[in-house]
Amino acid sequence: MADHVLALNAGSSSLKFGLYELVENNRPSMRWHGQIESLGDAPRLLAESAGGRSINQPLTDTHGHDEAIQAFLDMVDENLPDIRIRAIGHRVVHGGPVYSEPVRIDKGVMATLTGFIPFAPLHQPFSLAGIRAASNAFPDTIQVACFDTAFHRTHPWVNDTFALPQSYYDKGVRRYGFHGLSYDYITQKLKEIAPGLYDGRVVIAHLGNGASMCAVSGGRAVASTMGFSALDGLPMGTRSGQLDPGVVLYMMQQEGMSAEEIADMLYRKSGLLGLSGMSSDMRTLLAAETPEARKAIDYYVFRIRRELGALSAALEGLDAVVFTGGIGENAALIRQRVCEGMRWIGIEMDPNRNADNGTVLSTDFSRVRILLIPTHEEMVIARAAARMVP
Ligand SMILES: Nc1ncnc2c1ncn2[C@@H]1O[C@H](COP(=O)(O)OP(=O)(O)O)[C@@H](O)[C@H]1O
Ligand SMILES: CC(=O)OP(=O)(O)O
Ligand SMILES: [Mg+2]
Repeated sequence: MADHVLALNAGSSSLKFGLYELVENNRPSMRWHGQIESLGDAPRLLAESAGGRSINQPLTDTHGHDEAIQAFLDMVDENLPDIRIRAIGHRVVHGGPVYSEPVRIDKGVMATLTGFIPFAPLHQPFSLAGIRAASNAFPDTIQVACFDTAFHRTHPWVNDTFALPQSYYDKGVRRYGFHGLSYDYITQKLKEIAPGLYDGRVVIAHLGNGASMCAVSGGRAVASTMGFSALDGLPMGTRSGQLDPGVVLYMMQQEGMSAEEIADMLYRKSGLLGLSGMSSDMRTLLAAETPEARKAIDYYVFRIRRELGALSAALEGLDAVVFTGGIGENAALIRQRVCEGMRWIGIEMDPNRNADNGTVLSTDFSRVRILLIPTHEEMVIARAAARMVP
């Protein structure tokens, strides 16, 4: 029986997973990777093995996250009888001010994580549902929580706080930052492929369905565009990104909107979807010819450039930009448009390298390196889970 670890990444509409064999020194080596997508609509399981096998099947009679996770875990249990799952790692969106490292889950940890639900009401419950389902299916297996917020705990105080009375900071109203597992993966990869840049000043743009950017200096996070919630910073598929808090007051006071209605507006009806009136999916917008789709893309690109400038200021300079996430990895036109506006800071893109989706996208003369590194959050989770295996 070969030892394995399982990594689960429960997102708002999908469940990503990776199955890793523990090879020498408990190093995780990927065997299967995939996702259950369109949860709540018409869920499908898509997976690929390291050996080139693939699965693409509907998960009928599966509704919502709980059932999908359970169906997936049952499938693992039934179809892979000759492997032993030694640990299961989970992406947990919110680790509050407490956790700066992965932690083995027990009742006390679950209670603490449940207490963070008010900080991330639309993400944290899914994370916890995944942990509960995995604990039911594999009651004797080590469960490990890996936090999106942990990587950001090195921010200096000025990037950890808001200018509110201190009592709010003490209550946990802070700039947490998210997508930390992705930033962790990219930073480690950078250390491997470009140690000089790892030591330098880098802005990583995680452009997925949720999107944020992070300033990293010498491998440590200094600032991020996401703050207290996963709403701040860049516009996203359906989230507004940075907003004047006066807008929320206006919605409440002048339009009589309830907290639920405002949350629905800011999390589910805004961003690319809100601006385009058409879609939250960048592929659809890039293919569309409508002025509204163009406006949504213009706004998206502009905000990325603006944040790139701001994060470079936080770093007191810039040595490299890394693109990652579904849009960052695949949308050459978005990368090109971001970089076009950033020549003043020393960014010079090679259009052919960019079109080819290679690793280095800058010209040989560009002062700032531009890199494309596909992210792999599940690998960071698997490494953390593997470290807990005795
Ligand atoms: N070839 C592509 N061109 C443009 N956008 C793409 C492409 N492939 C994926 N995307 C975009 O990536 C986004 C999803 O990114 P992903 O990182 O998978 O999201 P999640 O946050 O769910 O992990 C979607 O907006 C999708 O349109
Ligand atoms: C924190 C966050 O925005 O996560 P996601 O990108 O999975 O929505
Ligand atoms: Mg994501």
